Amino acid sequence: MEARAGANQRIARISAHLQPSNFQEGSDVLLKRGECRAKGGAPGFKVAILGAAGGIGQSLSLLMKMNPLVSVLHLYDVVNTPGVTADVSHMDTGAVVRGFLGQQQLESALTGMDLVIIPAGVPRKPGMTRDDLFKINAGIVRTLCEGIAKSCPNAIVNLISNPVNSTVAIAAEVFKKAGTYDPKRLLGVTTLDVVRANTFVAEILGVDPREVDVPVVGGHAGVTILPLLSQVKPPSSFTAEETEYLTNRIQNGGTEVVEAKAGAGSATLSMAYAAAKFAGACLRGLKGEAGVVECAFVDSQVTELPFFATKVRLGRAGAEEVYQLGPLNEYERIGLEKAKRELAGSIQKGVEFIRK
Ligand SMILES: NC(=O)c1ccc[n+]([C@@H]2O[C@H](COP(=O)([O-])OP(=O)(O)OC[C@H]3O[C@@H](n4cnc5c(N)ncnc54)[C@H](O)[C@@H]3O)[C@@H](O)[C@H]2O)c1
Ligand SMILES: O=C(O)C[C@H](O)C(=O)O
Repeated sequence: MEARAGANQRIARISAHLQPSNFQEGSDVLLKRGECRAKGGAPGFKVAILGAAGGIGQSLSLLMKMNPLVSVLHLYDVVNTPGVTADVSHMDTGAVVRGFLGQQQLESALTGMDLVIIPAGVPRKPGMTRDDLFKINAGIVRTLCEGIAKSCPNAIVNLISNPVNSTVAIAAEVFKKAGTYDPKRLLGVTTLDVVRANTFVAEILGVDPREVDVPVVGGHAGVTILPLLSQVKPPSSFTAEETEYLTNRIQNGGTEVVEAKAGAGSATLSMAYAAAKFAGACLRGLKGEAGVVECAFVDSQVTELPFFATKVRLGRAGAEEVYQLGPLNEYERIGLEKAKRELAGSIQKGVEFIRK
């Protein structure tokens, strides 16, 4: 009799939390629901996704909920998080899911996080460059990074919002201003360039893409995306025509998707896959796994520029080691000079946005 009363009480409490009318801007209904489930949650890292209701954010939320290293998953957006959170929270994996809606809940979304992934912001339409997104996305990234500096200054940050070549500099300036900047913990996500490069090179070589590793350095826009085909693993040689075709296709992979989607946005599914792969590598590094190496756009002394993408070794402190470029051929040396010229302006634009 008593046991039944206890069970009824538990059911009544959960049902009340699930009423959609209870999840309003400023409410913490799903936060309470998450806490309710946390009792049975798995040990692991706390991860927040900012922009979780978007094209990338939704698939990324699904993939992070599947990662066994995640114990708590916070989904934050300015719209639609109740639905996404309810949906993802039904997956029978270990991570406890909590939803946060609107800026009043940013602080709760971020407090205690080990890793924050940011796919918030507008995507391109055909005819636009990534830099055309600066006007809107720069302000979004600034606000979110101010929240991180305040609520989880020690978190690793994976920045996806475009233009990455500028938004990473914006984030760094915000953290410097707040006195929380640690260059090892801020990583611009360029994994999609590597994922594309592996796929396109594998097509040419006629092998499984999982067997291919192409370092992609520089940045994440047009000519700043520089695949080092001379360093492909397994060692492979390409004709001049193949090198030209592959470099162009990798540099324009984003535009290929934007045009195919014809106004409905940019890469979301392959990007969510790439972001989950990169975030998973960051978590393995945080856990202390040895030899975790990925390309990322980070604070760097590899060139004269303050930020540059190369391979980095991920560890407990974030990007613990930034690798040098290695030997380049003539084609890559020319590409590097072009990439650096464009990158310098994009980085400076981000710095000035905060310092102005
Ligand atoms: N780094 C990369 O390789 C890469 C790849 C693909 C896309 N992107 C970029 O990622 C971003 C998101 O792309 P998408 O296709 O998911 O766009 P989307 O429009 O589908 O989703 C963006 C989400 O961000 C949310 N958002 C807007 N302002 C916000 C704020 N202040 N706080 C929190 N959330 C906010 C929106 O509500 C929306 O849900 C774009 O800037 C895009 O260019 C980067
Ligand atoms: O191309 C875009 O605008 C999105 C993203 O940067 C990509 O490379 O797919």
